[in-house]
Amino acid sequence: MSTEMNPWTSTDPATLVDEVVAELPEWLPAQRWFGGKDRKITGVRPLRTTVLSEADPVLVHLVVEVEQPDRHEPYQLLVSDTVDNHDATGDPELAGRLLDLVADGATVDGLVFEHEPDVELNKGLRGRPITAEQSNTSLVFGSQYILKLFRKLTLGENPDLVLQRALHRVGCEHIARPLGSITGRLNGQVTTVGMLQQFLPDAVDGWAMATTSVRDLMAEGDLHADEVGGDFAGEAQRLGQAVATVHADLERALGTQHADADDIEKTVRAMTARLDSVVSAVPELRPYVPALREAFEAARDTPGAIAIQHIHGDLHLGQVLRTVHGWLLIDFEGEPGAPIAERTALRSPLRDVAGMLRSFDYAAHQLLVGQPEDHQLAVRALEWSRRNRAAFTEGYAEAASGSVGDPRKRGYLLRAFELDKAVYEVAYEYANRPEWLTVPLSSIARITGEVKR
Ligand SMILES: Nc1ncnc2c1ncn2[C@@H]1O[C@H](COP(=O)(O)OP(=O)(O)O)[C@@H](O)[C@H]1O
Ligand SMILES: O=P(O)(O)O[C@H]1O[C@H](CO)[C@@H](O[C@H]2O[C@H](CO)[C@@H](O)[C@H](O)[C@H]2O)[C@H](O)[C@H]1O
Repeated sequence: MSTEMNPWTSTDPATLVDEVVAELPEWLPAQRWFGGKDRKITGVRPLRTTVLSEADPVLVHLVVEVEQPDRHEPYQLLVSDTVDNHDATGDPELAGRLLDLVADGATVDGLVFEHEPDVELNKGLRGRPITAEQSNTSLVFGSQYILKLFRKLTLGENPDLVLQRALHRVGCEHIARPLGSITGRLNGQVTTVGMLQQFLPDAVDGWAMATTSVRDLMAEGDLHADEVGGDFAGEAQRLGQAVATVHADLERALGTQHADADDIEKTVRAMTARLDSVVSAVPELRPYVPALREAFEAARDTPGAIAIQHIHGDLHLGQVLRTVHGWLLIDFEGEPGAPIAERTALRSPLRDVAGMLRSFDYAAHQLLVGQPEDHQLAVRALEWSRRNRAAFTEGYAEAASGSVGDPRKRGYLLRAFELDKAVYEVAYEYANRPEWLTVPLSSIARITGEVKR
């Protein structure tokens, strides 16, 4: 990037940080990964500054606290005097320095760059940011490594790293191998700021595959889902098997417990509380409130013991990658908006099953968003969704060797979790993609309609 365009007058790290911080209130809201776009920024202050290079060019790892009326949250940045937009993650050479530090196992002013035991990394690779719509920033090095820099920092070890390390230890075949990490102390706690993993260059994400299959079906007005070339049911079944295997691996690695009456009560209360909070912001949800409450209450009637363990927490088709060797799960961070205590709590694996079932419904219906009503296409969408949801659940039941068993035998609980996820999606779409709000709303109408019958 040309230095002529560079507005920074500084050539020393401290002045650069002052200049950058002064501009952040204006710059942050325009970033995809910034989670506080709905509120005004009242202040930004540096929390932790680590000078990775003093000069030629200056490179600084910066953690700032972003102050908003009801919250103070830490965000991570990488800044240099050679880039004009505050963000050195877009510069391949500078990004490459992070990889080299991880490869060297370096510690710079308390910022610890580590590779996993038995891992030797290649140095000197350039890093390019991936273009996906993301909550964080991921840099790809050659076709070998991917480094995720968590943007909004969660104090403590990030569940993404903790869970994938645990899975790797028990030989899980459905994750990308963890290769390294970057950690620093924040408010006295060792906090994960980056995670390096094996990059799968041949990977295609499940959302892209599923929506291509739906498009094929829509283009063939007279054929059924099982008659079109792009039928996804075989993949959906294998995906179900992969998810069940990951749950069994998480159970092996980190254990399981039985939920007691108190846990179930808390779960029901949390689902109801989320409903109350979302309905106050999105009045379109109001007609479904009685049926939703009833479905949440019915979760108490689930027969038999309910197993709880560590789970993925935000599983959907965009979080699974199909490689030549099978399906992988990525991004074990949980729902980006949820508090860390909720994201790290032991929960029923059926929540992940419910998340994926919701995703099949999304994939089926997203092509109809904003289109004139077409009965034929609506029937096709429902058919695709039912076929693939059934195949996924079948695959899950086949491979469920842990304490979860066959999700189809847990109808009340699964329905409650699916509706709870749909309520979350209503809030998510309202805040991020209002034109998609109809997708979860129409699912809620359909599922609660089925409950009444
Ligand atoms: N190991 C990997 N190999 C190939 N692509 C990956 C890998 N990990 C992530 N990706 C790509 O990066 C995208 C974002 O990754 P993700 O972990 O979901 O980030 P975020 O937490 O920012 O949502 C994924 O949708 C996928 O396309
Ligand atoms: O991938 P993230 O961890 O950022 O998850 C958030 O964004 C997702 C959208 O990208 C959102 O997922 C919803 O839309 C998906 C299609 O784009 C669909 O596959 C999911 O089923 C649906 O929930 C996710 O809820 C949100 O947490």
